[in-house]
Amino acid sequence: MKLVCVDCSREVALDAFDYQCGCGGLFDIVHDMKDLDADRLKRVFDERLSERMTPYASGVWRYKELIFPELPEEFITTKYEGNTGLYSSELLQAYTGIRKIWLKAQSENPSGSFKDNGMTVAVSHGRSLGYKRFTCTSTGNTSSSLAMYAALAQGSSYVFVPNKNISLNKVLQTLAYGAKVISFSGTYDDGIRFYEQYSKELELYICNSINPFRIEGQKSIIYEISQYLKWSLPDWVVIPGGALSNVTALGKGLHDLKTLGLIDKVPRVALIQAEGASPFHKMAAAGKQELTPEPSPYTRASALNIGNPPSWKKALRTLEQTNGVTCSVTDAEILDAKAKVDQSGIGCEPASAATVAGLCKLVAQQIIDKDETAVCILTGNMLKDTDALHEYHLGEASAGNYRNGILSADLALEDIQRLL
Ligand SMILES: Cc1ncc(COP(=O)(O)O)c(C=O)c1O
Ligand SMILES: N[C@@H](CCOP(=O)(O)O)C(=O)O
Repeated sequence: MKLVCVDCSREVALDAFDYQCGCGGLFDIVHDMKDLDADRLKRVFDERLSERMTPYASGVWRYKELIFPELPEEFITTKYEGNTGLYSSELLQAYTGIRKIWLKAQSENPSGSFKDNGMTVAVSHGRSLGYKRFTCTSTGNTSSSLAMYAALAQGSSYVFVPNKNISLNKVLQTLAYGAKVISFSGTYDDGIRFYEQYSKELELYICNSINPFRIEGQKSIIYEISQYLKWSLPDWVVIPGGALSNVTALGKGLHDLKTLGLIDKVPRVALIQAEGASPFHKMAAAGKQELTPEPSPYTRASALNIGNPPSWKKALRTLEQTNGVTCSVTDAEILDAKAKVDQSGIGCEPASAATVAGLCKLVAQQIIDKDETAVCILTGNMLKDTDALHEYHLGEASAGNYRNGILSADLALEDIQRLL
């Protein structure tokens, strides 16, 4: 394994780890995979799928050879993350108009979001370097995940969260796991600037996605989907985009699977952003190669409130390698799609539903053919934002009742019959 700068291609050995190259570029982790045999790997991964209570029962560490082979086992900090459901849904097929849809519920992770796939690797790496203090800037999911793993590792966490437009549930979860929370006025993007300046001085290990170990862990999401589907992927993978870590990891994971011969065909990637926070989509739609940051991003899907995504160059590589597309959706489209995902029995937070909303749009525009197949990555749990549930089910549109029920029927039979 080595670090390679995305901007200037400088190579750095792993023991000289840093988050950024001297030129300002982010690092990629590059593995030497030439001695890995696809059939042997498939056997090992299948054996580990049924293990219990070893680090390899984790849906991330099951793929250790492709993620962080060098890490000594004693540093692995795991909550058996991954191992999340892959569901099909006739309701969502009808809603989106596509022949076959799967939903990968990263919402079922231990802290309730896909961040756990990456965080287990980042915190384990930080521990291996001797760190005890971990940090991040966050709209709430990265911080909850970090706080959980830092507690598990008996370390401490210091997190920077914007003082508005984030979900209180996530801040409370972060606090409950014992993090010290620093609330500031600004967005995720401002938090990054703070610790870029001070983390070394304060001996803080940074757990945001500028850290390439986070990306390595998040690759496991597409490995797991492939393994569940017997190493044959759908035509499309649909993913939401904020800081663009997940689409970056998806691209890297697909590249690994193809290089190793674990899959024959690479699916196309559809990256969906919320209209109010869509700098990457705007760049791609304009055919540009330079991102213009949005200084005041706003979307009700608060996890996507990011105006200057650090990983945009890596994300562009995913699009190029997969013949990918981008699209943006309105908050209203996101919230309608979220209601459908909830009613399907799977459930998700608003940011995740951008995928289903985006799929609807791309099918309607015939960019995705209705006879194709797709998997949508559902990134966060529906209980991550109970205000969104409250607004939808008890807000103005519900006319004083629960949207799908009655607030107070005093057990009158006729009232209840109306619902049947
Ligand atoms: C629930 C949820 N979905 C989607 C995203 C966006 O993912 P990324 O920032 O990797 O683009 C985030 C935050 O990052 C998130 O918390
Ligand atoms: N929605 C995210 C934003 C942080 O992105 P990261 O990938 O850099 O950690 C959050 O949960 O904070």
